[in-house]
Amino acid sequence: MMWRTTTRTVVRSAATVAGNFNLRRFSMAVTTSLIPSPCIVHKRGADILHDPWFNKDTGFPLTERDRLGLRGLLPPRVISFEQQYERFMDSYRSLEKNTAGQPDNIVSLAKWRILNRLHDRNETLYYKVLIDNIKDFAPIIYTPTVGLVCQNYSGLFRRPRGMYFSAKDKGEMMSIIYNWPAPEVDMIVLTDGSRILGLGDLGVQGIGIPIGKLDMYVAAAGINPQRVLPIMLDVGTNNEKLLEDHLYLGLRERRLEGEEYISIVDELMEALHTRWPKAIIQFEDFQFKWAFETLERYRNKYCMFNDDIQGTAGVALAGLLGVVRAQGQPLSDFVNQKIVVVGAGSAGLGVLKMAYQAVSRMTGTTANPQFYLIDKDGLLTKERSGVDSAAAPFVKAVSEVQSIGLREGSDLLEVVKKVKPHVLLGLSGVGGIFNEQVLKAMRDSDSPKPAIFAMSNPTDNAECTPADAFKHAGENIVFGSGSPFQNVDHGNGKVGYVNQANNMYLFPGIGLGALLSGARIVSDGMLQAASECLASYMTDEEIQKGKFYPSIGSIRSITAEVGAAVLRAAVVEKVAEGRGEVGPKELKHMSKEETVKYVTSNMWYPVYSPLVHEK
Ligand SMILES: NC(=O)c1ccc[n+]([C@@H]2O[C@H](COP(=O)([O-])OP(=O)(O)OC[C@H]3O[C@@H](n4cnc5c(N)ncnc54)[C@H](O)[C@@H]3O)[C@@H](O)[C@H]2O)c1
Ligand SMILES: O=C(O)C[C@H](O)C(=O)O
Ligand SMILES: [Mg+2]
Repeated sequence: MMWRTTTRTVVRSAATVAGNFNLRRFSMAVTTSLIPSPCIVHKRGADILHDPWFNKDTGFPLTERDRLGLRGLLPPRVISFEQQYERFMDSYRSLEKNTAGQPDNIVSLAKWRILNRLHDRNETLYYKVLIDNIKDFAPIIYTPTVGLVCQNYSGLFRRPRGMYFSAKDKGEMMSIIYNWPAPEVDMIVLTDGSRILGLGDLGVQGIGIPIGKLDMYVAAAGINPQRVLPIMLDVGTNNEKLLEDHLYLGLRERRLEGEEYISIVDELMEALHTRWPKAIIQFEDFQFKWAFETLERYRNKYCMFNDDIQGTAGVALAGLLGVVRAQGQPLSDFVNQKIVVVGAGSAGLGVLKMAYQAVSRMTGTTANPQFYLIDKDGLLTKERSGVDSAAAPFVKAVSEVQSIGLREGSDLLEVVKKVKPHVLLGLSGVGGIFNEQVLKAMRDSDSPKPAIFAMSNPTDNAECTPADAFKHAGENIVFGSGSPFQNVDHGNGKVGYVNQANNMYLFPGIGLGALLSGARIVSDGMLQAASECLASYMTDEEIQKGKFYPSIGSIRSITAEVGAAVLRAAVVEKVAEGRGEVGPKELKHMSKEETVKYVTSNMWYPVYSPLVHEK
């Protein structure tokens, strides 16, 4: 698929704004970087029909049928893109009708199948359908259904998507990487399948997550789908059920550990960087012990980030700042918020790290905010032995918790009762852990608008449902969940609003901003800029209604803003090397508005491109 932005559009958008950089050079540069090569497909006949990148099905115009050897291979009538779209949506609606009343899992998987079949046939139409119906389809291609798909992957597998590297490929990854058919890759999402959502170790079946994340990259950030690459690094699994399943598609061996593990990730990273030095690599759903270690190991060497640690942190911080605004307080009041974080893993610690950084910026000191951390063994204090170094900065002194009647290991209910937090934030992966008693205890929160974030995925792993949260904690709470839920009708004419507190609001913009800036690395400043951008996106009126995140329908527009903020931060932090002919100097001279336009104009949009030169 070719980039579709036209020269005219870009020149106009660049020319409408004053800037002291060379507008002509900028517009030329944008144009050339958008059209990598004349889009003349080398394949012919049935090979084109079987290639979802180029296939237009019945939409092939007669000239293309003629010149690409397609005559006789398609029914004679040419159907427009719009008609194809309508036809697909009609079959989707029929499927919805025909499966009405069946169990949710069956319906969701049926919807996933019909979408996946379209993807495997015709990517352009697939992304058109996805982008235009993102609210309805995100829950199918992303959380929660993607979790179900991963759990059933070996049975659902029809065609491979992305690349699979295994422990058996050691020493050969540098040559295997050249088996990928696309010459250019912009975005890579990599997993080892060891912590898929809250579902645990799913081994090779975890490939569904990079696929879903990259679908969101195409939908939200307008990354060209021919330039994305989902990767599964299969280093075995410790999931007994999968090890015993003779139909399991991954290595039926226990996970590699220690040096053996890290050397294989090193090799893959080197191979990726060698072939695509400017690609952005997103680490996704790695178990705790490797998530932090790989982040520290690679973050200053490659342009990579860990979405669960860093993307989640930015989204959560934006929500936490929204909570302060909802209370009618200035943002500086964030330092006085009492926050209980349940889950001391990649995500929980990422959130705390960013929240501490925000407090330090606000107070100008190494502050000791009232943030409490709970893991499976209860409240974490300095008395706990074997605390991971990533958690150590956030554990409380015993004397401090004793002063409010708590101790090392106090349970969640006790902590909520004694702390009376403004915010209760779950990233534990444990469904229902915010039970009736815990939620009722939130009624005594010191906040006029207590906040409950049940951020674990997928749906069954959420710490509580919004219905229970509003019922037990009160209608005045504000609520966010990682997976989508319906708003709650209180039955008195009022509705409890459900935010989707999910890293999907940031990772596409982080990746896009890093890509277009040609960033060497993803710096803390770029991540902070992303979070601040998301936090300031919502109006006071929306915040007062308990809305902290944009609706998913506007995910492209928020992603453009976030991408621009990230790009500008990369320039300020001097890590931007530019992309194509738009060098760091041109980037530096773009105003804020120009940057947003530049980012937007670089987004891919699904339309059929000509596959032959027009005469
Ligand atoms: N909404 C989002 O954007 C988002 C982003 C990242 C992760 N998540 C979700 O967060 C969850 C955790 O992810 P992670 O990467 O941090 O996992 P992790 O395995 O690194 O950490 C899980 C943590 O939960 C703790 N825990 C387990 N049982 C507990 C219990 N009964 N009480 C209190 N704590 C308990 C563990 O001790 C551990 O500290 C997953 O369900 C994931 O889907 C959501
Ligand atoms: O995948 C998601 O929906 C969010 C997050 O990355 C997670 O691991 O749960
Ligand atoms: Mg994740």
